[in-house]
Amino acid sequence: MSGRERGGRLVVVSNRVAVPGESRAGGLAVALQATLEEFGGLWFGWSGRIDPLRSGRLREQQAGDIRYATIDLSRRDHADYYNGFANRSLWPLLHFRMDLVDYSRETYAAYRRVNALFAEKLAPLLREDDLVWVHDYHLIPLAALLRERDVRCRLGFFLHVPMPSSDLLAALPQHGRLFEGLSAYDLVGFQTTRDLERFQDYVRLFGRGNVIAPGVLETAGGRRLRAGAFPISIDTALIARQAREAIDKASVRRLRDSLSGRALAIGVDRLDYSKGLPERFRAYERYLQRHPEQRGKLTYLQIAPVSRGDVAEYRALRQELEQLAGHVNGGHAEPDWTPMRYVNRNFAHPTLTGFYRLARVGLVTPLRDGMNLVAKEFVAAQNPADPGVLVLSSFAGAARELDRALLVNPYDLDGVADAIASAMRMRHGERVERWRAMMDTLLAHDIAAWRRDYLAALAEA
Ligand SMILES: O=P(O)(O)OC[C@H]1O[C@H](O[C@H]2O[C@H](CO)[C@@H](O)[C@H](O)[C@H]2O)[C@H](O)[C@@H](O)[C@@H]1O
Ligand SMILES: O=c1ccn([C@@H]2O[C@H](COP(=O)(O)OP(=O)(O)O)[C@@H](O)[C@H]2O)c(=O)[nH]1
Repeated sequence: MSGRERGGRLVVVSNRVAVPGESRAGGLAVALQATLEEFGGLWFGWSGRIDPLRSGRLREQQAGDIRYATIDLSRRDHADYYNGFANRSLWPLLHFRMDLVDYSRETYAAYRRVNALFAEKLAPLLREDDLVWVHDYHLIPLAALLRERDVRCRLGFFLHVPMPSSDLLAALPQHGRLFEGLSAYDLVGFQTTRDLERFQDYVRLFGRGNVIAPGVLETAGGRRLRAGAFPISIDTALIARQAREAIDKASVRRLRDSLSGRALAIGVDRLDYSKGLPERFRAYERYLQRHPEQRGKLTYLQIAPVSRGDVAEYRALRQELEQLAGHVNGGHAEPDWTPMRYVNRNFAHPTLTGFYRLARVGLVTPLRDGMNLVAKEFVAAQNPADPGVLVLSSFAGAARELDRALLVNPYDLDGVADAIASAMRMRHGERVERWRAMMDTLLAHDIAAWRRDYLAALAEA
């Protein structure tokens, strides 16, 4: 279904916008870029820029069929809305980390203020037959604020992060007003059926609403809305092709040569506590201790671009990881072998796909993750004749579809250590058989299927 066939224009709204020329890690931007490249349309959100004085300066540009309309944020709004309520209250809460939630009330006001500003700037750009697709926890109240401005077009929401259990959600002082805001959307989408079920529980137990049928909800105010699970995915065929071609890139060749014939384990994550990096580093050390027969046979490369670096918890994590990487190498390196390499740089997608393809083991062990596109990219990038093995946390949304990976509990260091060793030992036939099953799933459920399914459901909602 192309934009033209569907009739209305697609309008995507997200805090993070992949404005042309900006390269930042993050699955949401990667997936939405692919969606707009297919359909064309308008992408509205934060410009990524800080204005020293005030929020709201509108920037517009066109690239191909995509029109970008973005607004700058003031230093204060960036601090209180993005670093504050979104990333110090909602992010930890939605990743099951009540211990890290900032419960102070001030930042919630900024969160509402910036959502109101988004509504004010976006409303005049909308046409009645637009399909508006709002993304993620930064913008939960946006639909209600647009409706207050008489916006009548269809409004959909997609939550990229997990939906935790209702008891956890209820720990947030503003939970009632905040999650009630979802009822102004026509369709609310989640990554997995577990997330959907937990949301339905919340609506029943704390929202005074009803679940009429699975995926059909009635709010306390009597409004009906749809909810569903739409697992996000990747452009599987494109990544497979990029990976094949990347193997001739200089950076990929240099990595291969530097391994001196040793196997490679790779991890690629934003530097975020949800990704389970300290646990992973410790599990790798445990692997070195528990499997001395494999000593010196594997080199672990962890790519971890700095993310949300103004937030105290993220800065503390960075320090912790630097110490841990030093500890692992200090305790286990040989004059001619460093067990792990830890890199805080951001790499372009085509280069990453080449790195994935070189790896014998993909380490994706978040403590909680909405989906985790890296897990899917790792599988898509493998050489069909000699695929690597994915070690995947059961607590990533991706584990639902990639169930032929070696599934692990990221807190169970011995279990992760043994899974790495099994991946190293796994025979060719089993590697091919597991990879084929996962690759078939990813070919059938790629990014095009995700947006098609979601937009079809929104058009019908
Ligand atoms: O925009 P940032 O603050 O720099 O953070 C990057 C993105 O992180 C999160 O990504 C999520 O979306 C992915 C795609 O659906 C999913 O695979 C992953 O599990 C999620 O963590 C965040 O939800 C986005 O809003 C951010 O843009
Ligand atoms: O140096 C990097 C590190 C990551 N990524 C991309 O960032 C996305 C991360 O998405 P994921 O869903 O795994 O996690 P998120 O960061 O969104 O929580 C993936 O497409 C990665 O390929 C990238 O382009 N360069």
